[in-house]
Amino acid sequence: AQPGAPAPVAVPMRELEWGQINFIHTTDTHGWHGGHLQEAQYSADWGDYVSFTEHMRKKADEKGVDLLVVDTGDRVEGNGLYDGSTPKGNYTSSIFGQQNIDILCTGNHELYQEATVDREHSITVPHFKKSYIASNLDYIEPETGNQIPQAQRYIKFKTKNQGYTIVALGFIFDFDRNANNSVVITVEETMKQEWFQSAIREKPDLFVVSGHVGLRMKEFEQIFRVIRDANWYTPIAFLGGHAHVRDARRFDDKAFAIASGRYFETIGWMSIDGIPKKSEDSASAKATVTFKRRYIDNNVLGLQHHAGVSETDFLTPRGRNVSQMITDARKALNLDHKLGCSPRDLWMTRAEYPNDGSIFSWLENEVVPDAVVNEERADTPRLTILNTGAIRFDIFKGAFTKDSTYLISPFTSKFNYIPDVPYDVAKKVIQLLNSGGPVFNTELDPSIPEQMAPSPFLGKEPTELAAHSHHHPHFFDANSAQQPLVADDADDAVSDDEPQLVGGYTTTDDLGDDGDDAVHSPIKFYNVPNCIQSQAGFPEAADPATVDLVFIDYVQPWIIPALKFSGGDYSTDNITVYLNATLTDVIAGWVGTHWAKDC
Ligand SMILES: Nc1ccn([C@@H]2O[C@H](COP(=O)(O)O)[C@@H](O)[C@H]2O)c(=O)n1
Repeated sequence: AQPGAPAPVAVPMRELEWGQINFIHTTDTHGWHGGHLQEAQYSADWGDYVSFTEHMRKKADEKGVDLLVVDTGDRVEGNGLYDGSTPKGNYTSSIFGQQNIDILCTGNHELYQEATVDREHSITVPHFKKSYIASNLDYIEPETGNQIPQAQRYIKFKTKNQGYTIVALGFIFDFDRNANNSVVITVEETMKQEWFQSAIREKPDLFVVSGHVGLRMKEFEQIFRVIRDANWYTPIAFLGGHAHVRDARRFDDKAFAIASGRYFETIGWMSIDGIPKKSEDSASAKATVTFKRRYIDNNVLGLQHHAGVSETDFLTPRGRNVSQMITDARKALNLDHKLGCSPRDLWMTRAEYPNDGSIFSWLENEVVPDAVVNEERADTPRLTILNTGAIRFDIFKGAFTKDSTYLISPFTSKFNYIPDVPYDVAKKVIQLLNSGGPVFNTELDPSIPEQMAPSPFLGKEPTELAAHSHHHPHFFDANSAQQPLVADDADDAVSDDEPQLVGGYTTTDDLGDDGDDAVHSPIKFYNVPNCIQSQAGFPEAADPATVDLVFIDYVQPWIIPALKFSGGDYSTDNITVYLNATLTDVIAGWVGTHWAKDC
C-alpha cells in the first residue's frame, strides 16, 4: 500500500476455492494502480498485487495446478497516476508492465484518444508480446496508413503444470467512439473471418475468451453461441469487464463468465475443475466441469490471507520495487498537492439526486454556474448540460488534491455551445436526454452502462438518431447487482453476537450471493439521470427569450437531434467553442477558490 493509505481492518472472509485451472483477473483499473488512498478496503497497490500473484503462482506450482493472470482493459483514464503526467500514462505504462500477465486485451478507454492508441501499440503491445490479444481491433500505422492487427488475433498455449491446451481470444465490445487510428471490427464480422473459424476448430481443452465486454452484453452471448456450435463439450471461460460490476454468468454447464469490478477495488478469482483432456478422454461429454468464483477486496490483509503468507513474508522484492515506483511517480506528479478541503462527502450514487450530499447537485448549483463561463457571453442567460458519466468517483470530506481532480473527472472533453437558442426549445433538451427513465424499467439489462442505456427518446427517435442509439451518456444504475464500498453506517450496526461488518459489495450473480471474499453489510444507492443541467444568468423578472445552450462535448451527438425534436433546426455549423477548459480544470479552479485550505 502507498504511504498515507489507511490500514484495512480484519473482516469475516470466504476462502478461495482452487481448481485445475485458476484465474486471477483485473479489469477497468483506470489508472488506480496506486490503490485507494482514502479507502482502507481497497488500499493495496499494484506492487502488492505483484507480490500476491507471485505467491499464488508458487502455490499453484505446489498444488500441481495452473494459474493464469488476466487483465481485460480500461487500464487508463481515471486517476492522477495516469492522467496527471504529460504524456498521459508516462508512469503507469511501466508500473503496469511489471506484472506478469498471461492474457490481456484492450478496453474502450484505450481507444478514445489517438495518443492512447499509439502508446498502447508502441509500448504495451510489444511489452506483452506473447499475451496481448486483439481479436477484433486494428491499428492504423501513422507512417503508411496501413491497417494492421493491434496485436495477435488469438493465442494457443499449453499450461505450465498440467499441459492443458488453451485457445485464448481477446475482444472489445462493438465500440464506435474510437479514435481514427484504430478500427474496431464488430464481433459478428470478426467471427466470420477465416482466422476465427480456424481458431475455434483448434480442439483445445479449454477456450478462454477475454474481453472488454459486459457479461450481459450481446457480444459474449454471440461468441458463446458460435464457439459452442463448433465445440459441444469444450469448457469455455469468459473474463469480461466494462460494466464496472462484480458479476458471474452461466452460459451453460461448461461455460461461465466473471467480471471483476472497477478501479482496482476488486481482484477476481475464477477456478475450473473437471476439465477433461482431449488427448486422454474421448468421453468429454460426460465430464462434469465446475466453476467457482470469488471477488477479492483489494487490500493487503486479504491478499496475505489468500496467499497464506505472514505480513513479514508478503512483499516480494519485485512487488516492493513496484510500490516504490508508484510512490516515486506520485511524488514526481505532485498528486498529494492540496487544492482545498471538501466540507462534506459528495456522492455519485450513495446520496439521492437532487440532494445536498449529491455530487451532481453540487456541480449543478455551485460549480457549473460559477465556473463554466465564457467571459464574452457572461451576461447572456445559459443552460449548461453535463452527462453524469463525466463524473467517475465520489469526493470524501477532507483534503481535495490534484489526484482528486482526476478521480472525479479525467476526461479531455471541453465545453461547446449554440448561441441564442429560443428558451422554449432549449429547455426541452434535458428532458429528452433524461426521458429514457431508469434503466431497469426497460427490457434492457440494467448493468451495462454504455451500450444498454435506454434511448432518451423512448422509441420516438428521429431517424438520424437511431444510428447512434447506443451512444447515450453513461447511465449509472442504482439497482445493479452490487454496490461500491464505503464505510459502514452507524445505523447498520449488527447484533452483539455477530461480527461487526464493514459496508461494501454484496454481490448477487448467477452462482448465488456468496461471491465476495469479505462479508459486507449492504449499502443503499440511488439512480441518477443521464444528464444534469445548470441554469445561470437568468433575468429575475421573467424567462429569457433566448439562451446559450452550453454542453460538454461528449454529449454533442445528441444535442442537434434533441433540438430538432424540440422544434429547433440546427446543425453542427451552429456549434462553437464555449470554454476551452476540461471539467477537470473547472472543478480544480472552483475548489481552489471556494474551499478552505486547512483540514
Ligand atoms: N470523453 C469522455 C469519455 C467517456 N465518458 C463517460 O465514460 C463512459 C465510458 O466509461 P466506461 O468506464 O464505462 O467505459 C461513457 O459512457 C461516458 O459516460 C465521458 O463522459 N467523456
